Formats: sequence, structure tokens, C-alpha cells
Amino acid sequence: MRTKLAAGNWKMNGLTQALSELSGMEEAAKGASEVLICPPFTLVGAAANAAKGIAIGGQDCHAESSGAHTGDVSAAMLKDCGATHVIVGHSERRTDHDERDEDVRAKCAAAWNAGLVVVLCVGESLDEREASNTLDIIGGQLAKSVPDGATGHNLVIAYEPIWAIGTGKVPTTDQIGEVHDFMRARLEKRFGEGVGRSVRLLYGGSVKPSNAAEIFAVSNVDGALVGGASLKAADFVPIIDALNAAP
Ligand SMILES: O=C[C@H](O)COP(=O)(O)O
Repeated sequence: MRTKLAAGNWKMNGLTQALSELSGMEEAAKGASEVLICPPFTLVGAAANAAKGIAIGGQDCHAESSGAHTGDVSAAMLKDCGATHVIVGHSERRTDHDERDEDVRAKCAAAWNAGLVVVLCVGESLDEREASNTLDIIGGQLAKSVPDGATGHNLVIAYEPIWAIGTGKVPTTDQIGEVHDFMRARLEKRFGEGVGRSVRLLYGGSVKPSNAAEIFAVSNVDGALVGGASLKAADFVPIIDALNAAP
């Protein structure tokens, strides 16, 4: 049985005052689902100290554990200040920082070396979907981005169609289910049924209180990676509640 996961990615949002939102999420986080918030680097340590019953993660890490990389943060540094998870391969990193699957793979391995759980993002562009290439793209990203050594404890995959991020556009539940079933099958084939069935698969892209329950009812959807609607407890709590109530 996979424990469901409600993950919030605050992206480049949040000053110190934003930490007050965490306390508003704590009651909902007592439910059956795990709750994870990934604030900007500047708030990771403070969030880890403040949060009760909520896991804290980074939004990226460097592939090396230390060295001359001005402005970067290593997985070991995230772990050291209280993070338990890290997002890697988000499409905004792939676009803004030209990250390729090989980079994502190296970051994932570095995070595992530091003892962090990785939330690894995959997803197709609108052009790729309209060309009916979605499953090829997702299959390629999974093959190239995920290192050997995955387990249900160290890896979470987030399917985030790029065209659905921050746009209010959401795939149909059939489209989400098709990709999630495909990812499950690919993970089972590569890592064996035991591991493949234990890796949690999140959906991300314009998840809101109004559509969360419908998305969480889709087969092989084990939770969500939520951007905008994770910034405020008033928006995120109904999503956590919907996940707690999901079949
Ligand atoms: O990491 C989160 C995703 O990019 C989704 O963002 P969004 O919920 O604002 O569409």
C-alpha cells in the first residue's frame, strides 16, 4: 500500500512571513497522507524548524556534494538544514537552466547519496502532446533521468504536463490515467514488480481544491505536486483533505 503524498512546490515565492502558512496546514497533515512543502532555499532551514508533521524539501540540488559552484546548493546542505526531500528535473529547471536528463539523473543520484527522497519530474510539452508523442517522451525521460537503485522509499515521480503548469489547463482524467498507468508499467518492467508498484506517482499541473478529488480518483495517482495552490493553507488544506479522502 502506497502512502499518498500531497507535495507543495513554492517555487520562487515566499519571504519569512510565508512560514506562518505551515501552521495552518498542520491539522490536515495529521491525516493518512504525507504532506511535503518545498519552499525556496532561503526558507528551508527555518521551515524545517517550524513545521510540525510536515516534511520539508528543496526544489533542486547540485550533482556534487561541495565545491566551486557559486550560487548552488548541494543535497548534503539541504539534508544538513533539515530537508528530507528534493525536487529534481522540474520543467522550469529544464527550461531556465537548460537541464537535460543526464543532469537530472546525476542530481537524483547525489540526492540519494545524501539520504534525500527525490521527487523527479517528467512531462511533455503541448507540441509533443499534439503530435501524439506523450508516452514516448515520458518513457524516454524515465529511462534517462532515473538512475539504477530506485526504491519506493527513495523515489517519487511527478507527472507534470508542461502545458498544464500554472495555466489552469488540466488534462482529462483519461489522459492522466493513461500516463500514470504507463509510468507504473515502465517502473515495474525496469525495477521489478515490488519496486515498481511501491514508487509513488504524483500528478502536477493546475491542481486546485476544485479539481483535486477528481484527479485523486484516477488509477495510479498517489497524490499531487502542487504549485500555486500550495502557497496558502486556505488553498492547500482542501487539497490535502481531498487526498486523505481519496480511494
Ligand atoms: O511543481 C508544481 C507544478 O509546476 C504545478 O504548478 P501549478 O500547480 O502552479 O500549476
